[in-house]
Amino acid sequence: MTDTTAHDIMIRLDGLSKRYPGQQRDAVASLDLDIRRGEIVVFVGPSGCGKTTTMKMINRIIEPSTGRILLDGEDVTEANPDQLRRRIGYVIQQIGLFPHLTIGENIATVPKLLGWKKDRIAARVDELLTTVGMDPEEYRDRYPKQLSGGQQQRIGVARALGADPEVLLMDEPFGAIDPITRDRLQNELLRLQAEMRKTIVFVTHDIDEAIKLGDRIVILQEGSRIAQYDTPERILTAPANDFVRSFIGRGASLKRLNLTRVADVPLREWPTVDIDTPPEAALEVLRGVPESALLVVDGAGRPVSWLLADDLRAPEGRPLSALGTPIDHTVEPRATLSDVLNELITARHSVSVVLDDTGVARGVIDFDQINETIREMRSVAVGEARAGLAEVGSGAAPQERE
Ligand SMILES: Nc1ncnc2c1ncn2[C@@H]1O[C@H](COP(=O)(O)OP(=O)(O)OP(=O)(O)O)[C@@H](O)[C@H]1O
Repeated sequence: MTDTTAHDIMIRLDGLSKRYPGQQRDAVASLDLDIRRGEIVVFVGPSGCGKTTTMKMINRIIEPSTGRILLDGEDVTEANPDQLRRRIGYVIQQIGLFPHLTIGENIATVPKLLGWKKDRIAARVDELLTTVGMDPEEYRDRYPKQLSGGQQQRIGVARALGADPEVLLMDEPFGAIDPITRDRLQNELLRLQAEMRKTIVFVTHDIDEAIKLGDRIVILQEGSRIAQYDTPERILTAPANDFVRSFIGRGASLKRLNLTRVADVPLREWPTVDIDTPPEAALEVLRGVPESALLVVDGAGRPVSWLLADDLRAPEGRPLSALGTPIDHTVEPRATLSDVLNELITARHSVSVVLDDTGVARGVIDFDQINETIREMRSVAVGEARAGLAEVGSGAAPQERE
């Protein structure tokens, strides 16, 4: 079913089911899922589909009715839950900080349980506060209610990381947080993960959050049935069925643009002239190219202005620096195509100048390239899915249509 070796799989759910007492139906019905080491896998699905139940079975807060859970190759279905939870950090929406303990004591919970020495715990608390971007001096002795919601959520993450667990379970951790703070916390999680490379299972209702954070996304239907398990790119470009399509909602192409960065796209070259060029010579250059404008650059290659034929017809002795329209926007290689599209929609020109880190113009990007990229992503995704490369436990074969 997969080209991954057993060693790559950190969590394996094998026929995992849960029926709550007195219920007619399984909340989770025979779920098979492999989660690779070091990846963020996001569970997304409608309310009641079994996301939280699945998550809580992984750390055995809820006991499965049938099936097995393997952690790093070891069957932990019958393991001691307390020991298991030391290997698995858990972050939830309501944060669950102990109100009567200080921030430092909250973060120290698991290391204390593990019997670490005082000095080691104190050093770890300060290290974790720093990791989540909070000054230890300022925050370690405060109580949870003396922090903002976003700060409390950071402490929730720090506490879950206390004993350096192999796995982090995060159940809608940013659900109750305002959109700006949520965006910041998402970015912080991605930055942290770039260093930590933990195996993270993340639950959300929000497909945009899933696309932003997930190395892979599991789209779940009722009973935790997998509608599709795939990369964000492939979910957006080749949804497996109508359920996935409706879950993504309208605007799949726009969401896709968030996944591609300018650096990933071949840039278009644009005719440039140096700012010291005499206007007559610039007009000659313009006549010799198919483009309707020239890009004026300074001595270092930094973009200065756009120059149209009209600007050059009657220069009346003025140098290039006094002609044309100043460049009103530029993009960096790290910008997403979604950022570029935003720029293009609001800008006066239909191309954006791409700068490198030193501010030098490296080329331009325009609507056509964005279009072309979307088409390519789509054909690659559909081709891969058809070739059966959909890797770890993916769902049904994607169909080629939006
Ligand atoms: N303790 C319980 N007893 C009986 N049924 C339960 C219990 N907990 C959850 N359920 C049911 O199991 C199903 C799955 O619930 P679960 O909380 O796992 O879903 P979810 O996908 O996490 O939902 P949400 O997104 O709303 O949090 C639901 O139908 C729910 O009503």
